[in-house]
Parts: sequence; structure tokens; C-alpha cells
Amino acid sequence: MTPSKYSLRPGLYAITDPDLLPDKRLVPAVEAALRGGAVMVQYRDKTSGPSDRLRRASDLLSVCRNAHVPLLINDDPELAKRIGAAGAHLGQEDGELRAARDLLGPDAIIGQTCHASLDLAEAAVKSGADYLAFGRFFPSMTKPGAPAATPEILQQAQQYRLPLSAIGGITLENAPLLIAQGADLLAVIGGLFGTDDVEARARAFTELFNT
Ligand SMILES: Cc1ncc(COP(=O)(O)OP(=O)(O)O)c(N)n1
Ligand SMILES: Cc1nc(C(=O)O)sc1CCOP(=O)(O)O
Ligand SMILES: [Mg+2]
Repeated sequence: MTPSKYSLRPGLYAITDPDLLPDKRLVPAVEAALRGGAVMVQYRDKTSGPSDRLRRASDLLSVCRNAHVPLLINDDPELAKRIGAAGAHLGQEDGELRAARDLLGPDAIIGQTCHASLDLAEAAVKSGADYLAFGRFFPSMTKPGAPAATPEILQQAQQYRLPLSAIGGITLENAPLLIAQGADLLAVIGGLFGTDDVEARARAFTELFNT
């Protein structure tokens, strides 16, 4: 099934992590994030084998479809195609964006990591990215070695007139700065799924966009 393009709304972009969300917690935690207002979900899982990835991504797709929220698959456009997910997120080492577009079609949402580089952003725009991802803005326990970015890159990237996603160590305390600099999406792992009350945390992130 070919997914139809969802509109990309500003808000919380919930990204899963297998350490924080083992099987038993995965679906309930993502459901809680959706109740709290998450506008997009990414299945990110670097450790599971193919059959577990297929099962978990499929479970998440049902949950996201029920909530009318797009599910993107990290690193793996083939898995996105196989299950009919809304799209994929690609880093600089994750294959050509144009190849993913050919595979997933014009209506898929494809995001690209641009780190802190306007050159990478420009290349992503030319390749047809639907959103541009910048980071890491703050120290991250999930990916401590990710290249650092400063919030000014978000202001500079406004010129591309695409939704801008921010990632890396985002908390309720530092998120307002990123929104003020132009982030449309806050991509959060630990600051969301590392808490006991995921729904309340998601709602608090969501409210930052309404103030
Ligand atoms: C929304 C969003 N932004 C950035 C990333 C990082 O992608 P990448 O550089 O490919 O690193 P990994 O996530 O694959 O470790 C992302 N996944 N999502
Ligand atoms: C997956 C990822 N990519 C990053 C980048 O800068 O590209 S930072 C990061 C980890 C985000 O997790 P947390 O919200 O727990 O810091
Ligand atoms: Mg990647």
C-alpha cells in the first residue's frame, strides 16, 4: 500500500529507542506519546534483528494509523515500503535520498540529517527532502558522539522554507530556545521515553508550541 502524504504539523516528534522501550513498553509508551500530542513518530532501532524490527515497526504502524499520525522508519526505506509506513528518516550514511524517493513514492515523508551544515541542507533540499534535521543541540545520553550544532543554524535554515527538525538532548527546559530559533519539530528520545509519565511529558512538549 502506498501511503498518502500526511501534512507535517509543528510539534513533538517522538523517536523510539530499544533500550528505553523493550517489547512490553514499546506500544503503550508510543500510545501515551500520541495521547500527549506527538505529531510524528520514528521507529529507531539499531540493535534488533530483521524479524523483530518487522514486528515492532508493524505494531507501531497500527498505533500511529489509529491516531492519524505518520510513522517514519529510521535508516531503512525498504522496511518502510514493506509495511506501508508514511516515510523514512535518512542520515548521511543511510543511502541516497533520491533512491528512497523512487522506492517510496512522491507522497512519502522523507527527512534528512544535516548536522550543523547548510551545505548538507542545500543538498537535501535539492534531493527532495520533506524536512531538514539539525543537531545535536545539547549533550545526549542516547548519542553522545553526534556532531554538535548551535541553535543559530535553525535561523539560517529558514531560507529553505521546509520544516526544520531539532534533535539531541532536548528537554522541557531547553526546548523553548529551539522553537524560538525556528524549530518546527522537536525530535526527542530520552527526554520523552526516559520518563515514567510519557503522556504528561508529551503534553508538556506539545504545549510549548501553543504558547
Ligand atoms: C529527526 C531525526 N534527526 C536526526 C536523526 C539522526 O539520523 P542519523 O544521523 O542517521 O543517525 P541515527 O539516528 O541513524 O543514529 C534522526 N534519526 N532523526
Ligand atoms: C539519534 C540522534 N541523532 C542525533 C544527531 O545529532 O543527529 S542526536 C540523537 C539522539 C537523540 O536522543 P536524545 O533525545 O535522547 O538526546
Ligand atoms: Mg541513520
